[in-house]
Amino acid sequence: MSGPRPVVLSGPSGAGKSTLMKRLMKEHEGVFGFSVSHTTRNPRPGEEDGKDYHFTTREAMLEGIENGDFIENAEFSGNLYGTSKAAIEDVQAQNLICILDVDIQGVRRIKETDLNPIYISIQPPSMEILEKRLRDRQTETEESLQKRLEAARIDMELSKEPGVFDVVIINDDLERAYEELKEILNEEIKKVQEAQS
Ligand SMILES: Nc1ncnc2c1ncn2[C@@H]1O[C@H](COP(=O)(O)OP(=O)(O)OP(=O)(O)O)[C@@H](O)[C@H]1O
Ligand SMILES: Nc1nc2c(ncn2[C@@H]2O[C@H](COP(=O)(O)O)[C@@H](O)[C@H]2O)c(=O)[nH]1
Repeated sequence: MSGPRPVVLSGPSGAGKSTLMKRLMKEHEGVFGFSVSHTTRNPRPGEEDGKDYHFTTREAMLEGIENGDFIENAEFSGNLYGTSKAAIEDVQAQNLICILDVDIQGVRRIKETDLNPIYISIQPPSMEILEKRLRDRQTETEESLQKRLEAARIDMELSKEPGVFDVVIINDDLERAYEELKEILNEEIKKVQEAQS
């Protein structure tokens, strides 16, 4: 695979990955491209098919996995999620920095590929704050919230293992976390901007 080095953003559901990523993409228009994942979960209000996710059925997704269309896939909180080869190729064909938002299982699978991304974990300051953010977001049922909190406990432990992530950002104060993220990606951003000028 060619083009600038991709970026994997991972971390517990509700830690703030999408918030940070959307801001980064808005501030650096024409630099980043989002790898649009497939999922079998239902769209949330405001989410667009083909932009936030490719919303699909379990049957169709299993068929795609069987065909070898995905570089990684995982079951998360009762739904399937996966990164298609096409999602990455679409971004890399435009010479943009490809951003992938995947869970810890996805991180493990991507490490077995030749993608060679920068691995960044976005972590909440505490479980209590994470739970509050997820509840306030009002996107989950009590059941899915509990599943996400359980997955978060595992994620928070695994992210401490040396060598899994290049950087771990604690998203306490949003401004500070965002500045830290920009700083890490500064070199890659500059490379893309210079290539475009
Ligand atoms: N630093 C912060 N301080 C307070 N609230 C925050 C902060 N960062 C994000 N939030 C809020 O927390 C909620 C969860 O953030 P977000 O949806 O970006 O998380 P996520 O990691 O992308 O979750 P998921 O993996 O489920 O998509 C959102 O309502 C967001 O506005
Ligand atoms: N392994 C993968 N994980 C993914 C992918 N796309 C998203 N995710 C992760 O799923 C959870 C839940 O996301 P949500 O949008 O339902 O809140 C979160 O941790 C994402 O990072 C993927 O393609 N592969």
